[in-house]
Amino acid sequence: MAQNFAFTLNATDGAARTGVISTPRGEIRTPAFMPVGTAATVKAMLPESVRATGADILLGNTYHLMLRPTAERVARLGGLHKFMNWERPILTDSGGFQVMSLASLRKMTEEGVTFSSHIDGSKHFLSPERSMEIQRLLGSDIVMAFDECPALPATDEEVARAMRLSMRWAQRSRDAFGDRPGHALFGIMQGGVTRELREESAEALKAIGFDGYAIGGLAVGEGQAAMFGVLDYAPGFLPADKPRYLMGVGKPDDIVGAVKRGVDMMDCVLPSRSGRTGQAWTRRGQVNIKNARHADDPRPLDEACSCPACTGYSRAYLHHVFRAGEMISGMLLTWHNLHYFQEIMQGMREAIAAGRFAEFEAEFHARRAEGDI
Ligand SMILES: CC1(C)O[C@@H]2[C@@H](CO[C@@]3(CNc4nc5cc6c(=O)[nH]c(N)nc6cc5[nH]4)OC(C)(C)O[C@@H]23)O1
Ligand SMILES: [Zn+2]
Repeated sequence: MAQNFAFTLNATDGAARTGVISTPRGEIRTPAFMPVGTAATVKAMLPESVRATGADILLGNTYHLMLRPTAERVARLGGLHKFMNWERPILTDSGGFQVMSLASLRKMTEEGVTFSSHIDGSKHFLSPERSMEIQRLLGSDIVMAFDECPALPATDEEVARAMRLSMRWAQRSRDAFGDRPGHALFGIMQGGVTRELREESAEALKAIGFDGYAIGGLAVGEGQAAMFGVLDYAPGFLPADKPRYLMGVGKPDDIVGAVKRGVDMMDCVLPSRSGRTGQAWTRRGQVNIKNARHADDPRPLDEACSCPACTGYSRAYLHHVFRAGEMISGMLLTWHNLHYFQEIMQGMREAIAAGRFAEFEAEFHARRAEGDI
């Protein structure tokens, strides 16, 4: 195991890259997809099952864990890895974004944000300093700077204001994080869909200096075309020798398009959240297993998939347990979706290493056109 945090680029193919992030808790193969474990669990999955899908790292949330069970309690119990029985790397988001999307009665100043918990209405405060303290108490390996992601729709002035505040908070995050060998602090680029603001944000972050750089402020309803428009230039504003993390993305075709444009890491609730609602993602497109047409179908969800749902059960069974509201329904489909997302990542890592990313991308889209799923 590495003593420190290091990123090694192994191959590139156009703007796409593949490499390895070494950490004291293990290696992260990039491009990497991080399953979301918001409240110290990837919903409906045991940690060993998450590992079996191919995940090297998972994501936790400062906002949720500070409210329940609190970071201090997790620290008293040995930290988040021990608490949730996941000894590999964990990245935690810094809380600002979740406050804006979940909390009520929010008041934001230069100092930070006061808000009322969406769970019990209790009062809380988050700032760069408090967010760094919470993420240290949790023991996460990759810590995210505390930022403000403006809610859409936002005027250029609002996007510029939020970006510049986030850059001042990035400096405070860096100062509060201190020097923690083996732990990484990632800065977060803001700037909406405005190239000049994105460039200003990247320059500010590089001047502060981070172990990795996230592209924030996307996957907030702007749509794929606008997101790809930003990704056509934003990764190139960031240091080539550090990991680039696109936050909150996304559907399989978003993920392939982001890696094509130079993104190394992503996270999204999609595979787990949609798995619990009966939405399966497969190499040939989406399957809503609750649809009546699956009621008598003896075939697996995806004949070519080696996951437990596809090797052990029929569509008819999956249809039945979803209709009956049985717990195994969400377990099986979450496992399948996470397995499929990791299969896409492994396919891209191999394709980039072999200089065949264009062929991978063409095959990925062609298969999905087949329909009849
Ligand atoms: C795609 C999908 C399925 O993911 C769902 C839902 C709506 O989008 C998501 C995912 N998008 C997303 N963008 C982000 C931007 C930032 C950011 O700028 N800063 C920080 N610190 N964290 C971020 C986390 C982010 N998550 O955001 C919430 C609201 C968490 O639910 C997620 O649609
Ligand atoms: Zn499967």
